[in-house]
Amino acid sequence: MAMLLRKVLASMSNRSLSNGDSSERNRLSSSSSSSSSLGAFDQIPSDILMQIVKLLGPKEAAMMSTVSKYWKSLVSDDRLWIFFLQNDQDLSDSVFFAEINLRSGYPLEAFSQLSFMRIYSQRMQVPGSIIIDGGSGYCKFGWSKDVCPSGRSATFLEFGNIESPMSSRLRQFFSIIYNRMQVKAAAQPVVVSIPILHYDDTESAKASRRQLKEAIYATLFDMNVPAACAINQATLALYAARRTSGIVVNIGFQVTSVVPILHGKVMRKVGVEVVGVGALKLTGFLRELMQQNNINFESLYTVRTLKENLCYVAYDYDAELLKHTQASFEATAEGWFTLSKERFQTGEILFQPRMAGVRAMGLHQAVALCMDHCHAAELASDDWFKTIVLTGGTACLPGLAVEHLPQSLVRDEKAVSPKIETQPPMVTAPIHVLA
Ligand SMILES: Nc1ncnc2c1ncn2[C@@H]1O[C@H](COP(=O)(O)OP(=O)(O)OP(=O)(O)O)[C@@H](O)[C@H]1O
Repeated sequence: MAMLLRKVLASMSNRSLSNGDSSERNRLSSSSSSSSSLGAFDQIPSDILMQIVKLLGPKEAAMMSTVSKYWKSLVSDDRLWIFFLQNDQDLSDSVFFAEINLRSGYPLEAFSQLSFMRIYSQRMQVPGSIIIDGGSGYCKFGWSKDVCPSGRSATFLEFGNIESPMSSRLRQFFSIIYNRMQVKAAAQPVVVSIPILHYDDTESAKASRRQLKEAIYATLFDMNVPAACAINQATLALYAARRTSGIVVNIGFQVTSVVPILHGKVMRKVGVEVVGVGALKLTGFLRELMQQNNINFESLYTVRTLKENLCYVAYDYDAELLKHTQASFEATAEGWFTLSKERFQTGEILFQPRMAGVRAMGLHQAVALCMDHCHAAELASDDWFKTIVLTGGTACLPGLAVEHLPQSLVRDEKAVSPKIETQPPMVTAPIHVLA
């Protein structure tokens, strides 16, 4: 094997040396194309040659493609570059998902003619993107290659003077993020997620969505970003879960939205269900419970911290009430807090909003209703709406995805249990969608 490798490398360098000599190059190219010859390597089966090229690596394989037509066709094999992508990059499955499912843009089509050799070279040129999740409560930003956001800021809806034009508020917002990330706008592609506002299918709602998107693009391109993609949070969360169809349950800051998406497009005609319970309601409800139990705290931030560290969703609420569920957490500068029933009562308002004085259906009912609407709409023959993606910071509550929703959603014995995925508060998969 070592000898073969040496021969390949020697062959490579000979060819490289002769690169400047056009007559030699022509001779090689015409002889190889006419005879399909690999010279000294003719006797080696192509699968063995492929193994050798795999050992040599992507750089050498790319160089080999310049040697002759035969070598070019050999090293252009998609399987070789899939191998390199899988071995060279951390999250290659995301890469494939982006290239295969998203590259052509909406409407999503089957994989087009782009070779994996080209995909590989493009990946090398653009190793990552900036992701800005413009949530309605918090904005999270970071790098597509990282598993969590690198920072937070106020959301762009709150930026700048409310009386100043949207474009200058957006510019201020993006400039602050680029500053904090210590990166030049012109250096990186950017993906911006837009809060799921204006759910309706009316002309004015469509116009508002379009205007916001256009303002984001205009601002970013004015700042010389090389490529930008502005996309709604729900669709981006679905893509991050490596799906293009399904129901996204976004437990947002103020409200929870249940969004049916087919082939990357929000099915507004089917209907987006909105439940008036969001993260802020949970924090407020925990604060009330703590006050009722004479547990003192300094700020809502402390309550939020306790929610994030002690709360969970009970599989069976009534059974949980009979259990010993006491647990403690030390909040910075405030000391130890002990909670018991509050730990699962807080999350329970997602399923029983009336506990918090909200007249709305439970999350499980909203999802079941959305599934019914999808079923009735008969948009596609498959079970596209049985994939549920949970997203938003609150979706991290332990017990929510694993135990509670699937049970609540099984509608009859024949119904296939939906597949539930969760997404962390910020989309973390490296989806490199270039405009
Ligand atoms: N591990 C956790 N457990 C419970 N709650 C959490 C956890 N992590 C974050 N949260 C909560 O998520 C909330 C913020 O959610 P998120 O960042 O998804 O909102 P947003 O993106 O601004 O909302 P929207 O989707 O409406 O735009 C906060 O109230 C925070 O306490």
